[in-house]
Amino acid sequence: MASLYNQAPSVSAVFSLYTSFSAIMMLFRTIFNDIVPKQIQDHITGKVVDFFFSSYLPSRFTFVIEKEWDSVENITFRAAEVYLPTLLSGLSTGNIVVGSSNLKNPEAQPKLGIPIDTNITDEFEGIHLEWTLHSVETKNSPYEKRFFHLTCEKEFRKKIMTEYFTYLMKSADNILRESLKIYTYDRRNSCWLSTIFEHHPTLETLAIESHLKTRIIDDLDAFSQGKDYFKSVGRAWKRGYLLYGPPGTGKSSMVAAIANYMKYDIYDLQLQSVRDDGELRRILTSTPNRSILLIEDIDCGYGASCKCQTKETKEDCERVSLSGLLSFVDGLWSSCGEERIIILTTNHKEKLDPALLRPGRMDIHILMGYCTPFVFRKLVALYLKIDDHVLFDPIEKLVLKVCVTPAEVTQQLMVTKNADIALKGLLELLENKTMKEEEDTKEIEDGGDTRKLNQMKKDK
Ligand SMILES: Nc1ncnc2c1ncn2[C@@H]1O[C@H](COP(=O)(O)OP(=O)(O)OP(=O)(O)O)[C@@H](O)[C@H]1O
Repeated sequence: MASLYNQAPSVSAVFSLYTSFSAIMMLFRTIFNDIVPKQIQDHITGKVVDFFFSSYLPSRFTFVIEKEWDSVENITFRAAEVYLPTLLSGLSTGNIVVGSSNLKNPEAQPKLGIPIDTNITDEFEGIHLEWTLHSVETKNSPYEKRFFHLTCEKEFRKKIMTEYFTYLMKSADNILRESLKIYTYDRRNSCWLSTIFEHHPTLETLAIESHLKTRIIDDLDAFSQGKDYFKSVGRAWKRGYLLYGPPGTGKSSMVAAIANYMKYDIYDLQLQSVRDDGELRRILTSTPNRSILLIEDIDCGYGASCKCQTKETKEDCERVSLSGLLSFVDGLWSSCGEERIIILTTNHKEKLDPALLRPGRMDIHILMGYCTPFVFRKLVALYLKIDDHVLFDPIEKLVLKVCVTPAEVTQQLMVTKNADIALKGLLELLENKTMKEEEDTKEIEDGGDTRKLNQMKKDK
């Protein structure tokens, strides 16, 4: 112990060593600063730092992807939500999030959900990547903030930025095209909620007159290939359809057929549940490109026109104004996003404000009307798989005479697969309707109500 103590350097020796070392360092620093050019200085400093610290400092880089970007939905976040479930089946955690919203098919395999705070690994051109979904509570609506962390080695940061994110967007787009979704707006959490879109009508199976079908297909084709055209004429790449006609004439089926044809998701907005114009603007700007915005029953969705609410909720439904809606259709609609379709439906076109109908506002107005002989034959071919029958003739004569909707006809045709029984039932339905209409007409004629009489003729 004593010998060890004797070998220790004296305090004065340590002090003199320290002084010499400081002097050399100062001299070296002065020479380095005065003689070596600034760029070379930075380069050398960087190399020295890398050499000494690379094994100690974290070499990981994290991209933070929040749910909103510029106050609208962040499509990178959305793409991650769509893409990541494809990586989940190999997840080696002890639990996994599963669920389904498909009430029509309860036996279907549930879908995989993205678990919170769980690492999901991906591989991109040999680069190891880690995704994690985080969730934090907030004090104000929407009360929860979600964001993804995407982590990689620092050196791959640029490649991920330029190539991986493009790959992510393309992959998500491909997945979305395979399964269409319908979204409804969740006001409480200020977000769109999706379910798988299980509507099968297509423009082929929809019973509509051939000229109408051709017109719609031509218009949709021109629209989807029209990016340059729309740009060249200085118009936004958008299309607006107004579908009008009595209940059961196929307006919703037409929306589904258009969505299936275009492979666009549907964003179904209940205008009555929107608080005010500001909220409307926020909701509408959060719909993505290549989508259909659907507003059904537009005649009772805005302003004072809404008479269908109770006293307590009346205030709510008067908050979205017609001008708010129009400014979206004309202004905001034109200035944000592209390749979008807006579809408005109504059972009462005559109740709509003329401002909504003026030329240029909705590009095409489509009447979904009562059944015609052509529509009847198409429905029979679809439901009963026949193209001729002895009852066709009397049925077609009555179809021309009375107002019967395609929904009423399909209901009758679905009663049985036996064509004789189904068509007999339909004939009876039409005969009853004829009798009823004749009685009504007589009653109105006797009462002298010419306005009502004209309306009945017009309906037909
Ligand atoms: N043109 C049609 N071709 C084939 N089926 C049709 C057609 N029109 C209606 N149907 C059938 O009638 C049902 C109701 O139609 P749909 O909901 O599309 O009518 P709608 O006009 O949207 O009615 P509403 O105004 O009450 O919402 C559909 O499920 C479909 O089976």
